[in-house]
Amino acid sequence: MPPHSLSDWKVILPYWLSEEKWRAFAMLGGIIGLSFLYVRTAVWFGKWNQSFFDAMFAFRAQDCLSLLPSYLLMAALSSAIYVFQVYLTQVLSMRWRLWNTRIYLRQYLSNETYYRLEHGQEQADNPDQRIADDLSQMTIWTLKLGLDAIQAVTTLISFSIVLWDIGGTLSFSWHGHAIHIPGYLFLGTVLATLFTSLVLERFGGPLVGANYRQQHYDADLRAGLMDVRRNSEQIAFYGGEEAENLRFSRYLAHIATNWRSVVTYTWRANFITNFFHETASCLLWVMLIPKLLAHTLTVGLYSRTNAAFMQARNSLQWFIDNYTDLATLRSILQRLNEFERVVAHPFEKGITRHTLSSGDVQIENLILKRPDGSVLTTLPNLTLHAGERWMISGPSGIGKSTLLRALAGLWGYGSGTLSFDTKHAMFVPQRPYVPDGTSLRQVLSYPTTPDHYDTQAYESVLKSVNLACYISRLDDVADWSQIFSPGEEQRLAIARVLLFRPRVVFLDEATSALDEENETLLYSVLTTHLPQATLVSVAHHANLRRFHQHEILLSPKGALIQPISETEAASGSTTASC
Ligand SMILES: Nc1ncnc2c1ncn2[C@@H]1O[C@H](COP(=O)(O)OP(=O)(O)OP(=O)(O)O)[C@@H](O)[C@H]1O
Repeated sequence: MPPHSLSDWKVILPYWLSEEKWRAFAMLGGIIGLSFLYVRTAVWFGKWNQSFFDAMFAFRAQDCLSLLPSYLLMAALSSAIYVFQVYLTQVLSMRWRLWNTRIYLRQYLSNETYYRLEHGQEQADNPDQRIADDLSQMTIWTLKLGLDAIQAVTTLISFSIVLWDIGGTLSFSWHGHAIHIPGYLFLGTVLATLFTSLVLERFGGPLVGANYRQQHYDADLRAGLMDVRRNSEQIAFYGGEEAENLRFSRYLAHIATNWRSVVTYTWRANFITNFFHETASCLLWVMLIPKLLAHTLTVGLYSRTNAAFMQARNSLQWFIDNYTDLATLRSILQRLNEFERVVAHPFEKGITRHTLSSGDVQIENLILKRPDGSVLTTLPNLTLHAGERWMISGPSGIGKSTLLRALAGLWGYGSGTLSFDTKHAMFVPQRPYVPDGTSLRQVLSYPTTPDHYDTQAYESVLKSVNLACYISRLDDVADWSQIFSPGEEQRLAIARVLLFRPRVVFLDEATSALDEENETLLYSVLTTHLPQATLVSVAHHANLRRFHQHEILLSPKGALIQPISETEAASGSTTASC
């Protein structure tokens, strides 16, 4: 957890400086205006109380009855003000949340941030929770607590004047000195509240850190459950229930251990808050003794003083009452701040990429390193000419996938330059991405939109990779990742390549889930449909060598560049089924 600092609060600012700021300030102004009006009605209620109780205890029944309509009117007015204020607050909160979420999503889904957050050196746990929950909580709590604070200040000012007026000056002599304390009722209330606030911060302070950790552990539990949902089949095949139970026991143990700290600090804070609440009335009674002795305290005056004291005390103890909520908000702000810090952290850019306008791929002075700086492998200066087919091989863990990540701009550890037509290149990973809850057209056209290609094109590519049986389901919306087998997913990924028709295709064990026959089919389709494309494959299977003309054999000592003999390079077509 980052150290708590004032800078945590800066995540609140951007919306109030954005293009929406004038509308936001207008709404905030409206809410604050309504809050002033609401306090004003409370002052009227106070005055009404004094008139009513003085009339009541003077047995002036007619006066009491005549005061009732004005009470009803004030009640209706104050309710209307309150309802409208809540409505405006909800609208502002939602607008703020939407604005913030859009910004966060844009940051998250650009420059491969979503990838870096999972695989980079600097990581922020559970970004989903930060974007979906923390942002919403931040706007709700900031507005609630901020507006309550403003209302508390307004109330305090209004009723401090009343308390100051009614309280008058306390005069007494001490060691022969005449002491006069003007507005003593007000001063007594302020001092008692300040003292309690200091005690509270001293004993309840660690609640912020404990809340921060609690959110982190809760999010881990949720992410773990999502993991099980996503990998249910794998877990079931392994019979991994026990292992999963053990994992969740650990999450629960974290939650339970931290929860004890939360409870300890919460009860401390609550005890202090409650003690202050309960003893505040005694404080008023003690402070009113001089008035009682001077016979200047009427029932009506007591009622008004009590109401004003309660209002002033309530507003002064805003910090005390909202301490635990403030602690929650502070921990949410810390989580958002940490997210922003990690997102803004510069991406390692030792390896640079340039765009070419031809189908060539140029590799210059390339050294691939691990994040800790140790060298994985090196490559000589090399040009893969347009239309050539290259195979990357080497022992497991040598850096084959890392080379493709560097080509895709996802790996910056190392040095050197990679150049190719980045706009017309396509990367095919081992596990293709199959978005759920979409039509098959959308799955196939990903990452473009379905209207990018006509129906004929979809049908044709499905036939080519032998998924013709899905043609009738092009417009079905389904969780396709649950429907396709891993081999079908890989065939679908090749169908995507055929649709997109890239100039350069990078395949990272893209046919590993298929049997030899089907693997051969996909490579045959690729080479016959895209004869001009430059093909770079990471592949283990020897039967794929014949589809390539050159090999880059990676080893710890460097890369060996060698041709693949003519006799190996032959293609054949075969069949596959859905
Ligand atoms: N995010 C990362 N942080 C630290 N090390 C990493 C990271 N990603 C990969 N590595 C390391 O880099 C090395 C190369 O990994 P890579 O996936 O490129 O190997 P590979 O040659 O493709 O292996 P395989 O043939 O088994 O797929 C491995 O030792 C791996 O542990």
